[in-house]
Amino acid sequence: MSNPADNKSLAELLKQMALANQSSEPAAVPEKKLEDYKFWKTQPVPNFNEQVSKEGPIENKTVKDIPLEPYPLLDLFEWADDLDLTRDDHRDEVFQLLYENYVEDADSTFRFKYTTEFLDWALKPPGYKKEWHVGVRVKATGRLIGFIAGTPCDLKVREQLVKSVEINFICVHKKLRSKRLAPILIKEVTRRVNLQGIFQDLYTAGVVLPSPVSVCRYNHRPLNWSKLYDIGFSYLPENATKTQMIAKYTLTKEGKLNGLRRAELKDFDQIFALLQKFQERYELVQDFTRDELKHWLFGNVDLQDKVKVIHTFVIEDEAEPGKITDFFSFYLLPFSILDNEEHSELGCAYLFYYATDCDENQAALKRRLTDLIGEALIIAKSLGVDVFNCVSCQDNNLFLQDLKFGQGDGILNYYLFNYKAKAINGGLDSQQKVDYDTVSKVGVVML
Ligand SMILES: CCCCCCCCCCCCCC(=O)SCCNC(=O)CCNC(=O)[C@H](O)C(C)(C)COP(=O)(O)OP(=O)(O)OC[C@H]1O[C@@H](n2cnc3c(N)ncnc32)[C@H](O)[C@@H]1OP(=O)(O)O
Repeated sequence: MSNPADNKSLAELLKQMALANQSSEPAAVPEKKLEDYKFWKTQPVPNFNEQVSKEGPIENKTVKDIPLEPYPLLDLFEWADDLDLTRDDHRDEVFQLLYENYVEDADSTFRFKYTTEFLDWALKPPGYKKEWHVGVRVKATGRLIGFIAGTPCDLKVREQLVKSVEINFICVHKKLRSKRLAPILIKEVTRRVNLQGIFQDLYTAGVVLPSPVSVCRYNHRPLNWSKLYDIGFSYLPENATKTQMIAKYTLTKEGKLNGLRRAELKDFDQIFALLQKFQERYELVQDFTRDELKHWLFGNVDLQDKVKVIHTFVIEDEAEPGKITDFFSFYLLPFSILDNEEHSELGCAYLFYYATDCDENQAALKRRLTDLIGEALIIAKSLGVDVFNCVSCQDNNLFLQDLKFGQGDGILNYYLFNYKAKAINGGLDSQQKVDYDTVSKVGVVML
């Protein structure tokens, strides 16, 4: 989209709420210095603008160095050591905490509509550890007021394989903010991960911390402009009419690509091979095991399409039946809309992994990806999605403009814990705007 202003309010909303993970602050120009970060200056993270000559761990510890006892909490609180996300009641507690506190919407008008299916998919990939779902309860009432989650996530940083986890979903109850609970949650999850012999971590945040290895920007493609307008997400640019806006974002009912169908488990080997090959172009990728990728792309295959979280599609070569040439995937995480008589839910899709065997040249790749993700938009629309989001990672910059994605205000900073690496291109220019003439070197997609 050439003029992103027409869905600025949507971008702002997603920035504020959608991932509680975004911020409009420019990440490259930190307002604070490392010394100003009372907690982070004590952690093995690189300084801002540090020149990295040799990539690798910052400190070297072994399991023997790690305390066996949990970090002490104020007497009011206790670690939720029983937290077990296979239990419905415990999943409900995490759901409640996130539902009420993860989202930062001043008017409490919009809330993440986490489902059991979403939490299962996001928090319980193969090899997940119950003890990496770290909770804090109020001793007197048993109420869960803090949470942070680690999930297995080995990485490849340039040529180096890095045994690692991903940390996400840190949340402290609104009434208990600014009381330094977050650093304790972080230290405790670090301790528990370290005890398994893992000393590195990938995480993303909207806030600027010392020190991002990469920075990406959010992009939003309205699929149901009139609904976004009705609920105050999108506004009407001065020189346009509603009809023009609706027309601008109207998609064809059918895509262009032959051989498109939902991915099936029998396609998995080819999908795995395609992704591995395609991701060789990036400098930061997740080093998936087969089971992990199966989980992330298929989730629970028995679920009905309506409640599926992750949707994966393939292109089967018509000339060579059974041969998969491309795949793409996206996940759904809707919002509840409160206090609106007409609309109760906002459907949001997030682009996930994709790959193609098209490797002729950049122009052909651009055409192919535009067609592929164009199909994703049409399918998402048919599933009731109102807005389709992605960041400037992978090769997304190649199709954003042609597919009418608007550049959002939200920035996503990528961090590596206890690992120094040279900066990795997140697809932005020096002003942190999407650079449509280049592609990022970030291949990993974060929830
Ligand atoms: C090897 C294994 C390693 C594993 C761990 C690796 C690291 C993982 C790191 C976690 C990756 C998580 C990825 C995601 O989940 S990103 C999603 C973040 N979650 C939300 O935005 C939900 C709504 N917000 C909240 O629940 C609270 O505001 C949170 C919990 C975010 C902070 O609570 P609170 O507002 O009550 O503050 P405090 O007084 O307790 O603590 C203040 C300290 O916390 C630093 N802070 C603030 N926000 C973040 C943030 N998003 N990542 C890291 N640090 C953050 C802040 O700079 C300050 O430190 P310093 O400035 O003094 O130094």
